[in-house]
Amino acid sequence: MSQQRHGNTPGNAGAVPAFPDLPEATIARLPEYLRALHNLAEAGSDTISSEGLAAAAGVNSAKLRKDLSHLGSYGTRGVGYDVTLLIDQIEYILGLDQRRAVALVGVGNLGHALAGYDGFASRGFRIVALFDADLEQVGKAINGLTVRHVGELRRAVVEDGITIGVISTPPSAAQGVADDLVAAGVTSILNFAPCVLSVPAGVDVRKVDLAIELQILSFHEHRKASLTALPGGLVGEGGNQEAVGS
Ligand SMILES: NC(=O)c1ccc[n+]([C@@H]2O[C@H](COP(=O)([O-])OP(=O)(O)OC[C@H]3O[C@@H](n4cnc5c(N)ncnc54)[C@H](O)[C@@H]3O)[C@@H](O)[C@H]2O)c1
Repeated sequence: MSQQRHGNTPGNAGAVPAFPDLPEATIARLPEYLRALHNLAEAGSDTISSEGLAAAAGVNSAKLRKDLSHLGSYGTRGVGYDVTLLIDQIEYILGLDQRRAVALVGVGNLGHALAGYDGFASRGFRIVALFDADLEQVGKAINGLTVRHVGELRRAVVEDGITIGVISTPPSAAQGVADDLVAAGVTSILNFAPCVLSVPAGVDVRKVDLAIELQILSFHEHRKASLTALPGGLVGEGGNQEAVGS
């Protein structure tokens, strides 16, 4: 996943004296730690060592300790990190305690699958509104929501308190949809359409493109094939694990 940054990140969030200025790479890893911590909590673990959490999150433990030190979380020597406390801290920093309202625009193949996925709620988000331009789609019910015409977008953003917009329209329509979302007051956009969006300062855009991830894996396949062809081959090479979005 890639990100377009426009303008400043939000300032002081209130409960901490100064909102920590986190490196982007740390922000990208926090959701991995959170997912691992939730799994540990469900399995009944109260505490976890940095090595244990690093292994569960698929990162190196020195990197994890550095990341968590940005949150003021150092763990206790010989005991590790308090799982519940760390979940609360990471959820607070990511703003997930606010259960943000999300609008999804473009309810075709991809949008339909996203709208039908139940897993977002447990990760801190509510998809509260679905929009499409096609009258064939308007009125359909998906996961308890009725698809509305995109012409209602601006009013719904205000009425439903929507802060994040997901675009799953064809690329030709994505810029217009982004403009409408921004005009309505949305300041964060997740774009699945394979195009670059132009947005004003203060609006954050993240782009998801599985084809790019596959192209990167294709590069690694290509590289491995060329190394195997050399004398000595791939001996000693470690695996390479990156989450989509890192
Ligand atoms: N990021 C990824 O990994 C990934 C994977 C698959 C598809 N995609 C992209 O996601 C997008 C959707 O793909 P799909 O297969 O679901 O396409 P689709 O044609 O099935 O769905 C697109 C939907 O957008 C609607 N739409 C068109 N213009 C609109 C507008 N102005 N406002 C609101 N809705 C509008 C259409 O009516 C349709 O329902 C495409 O841009 C595609 O390239 C991305």
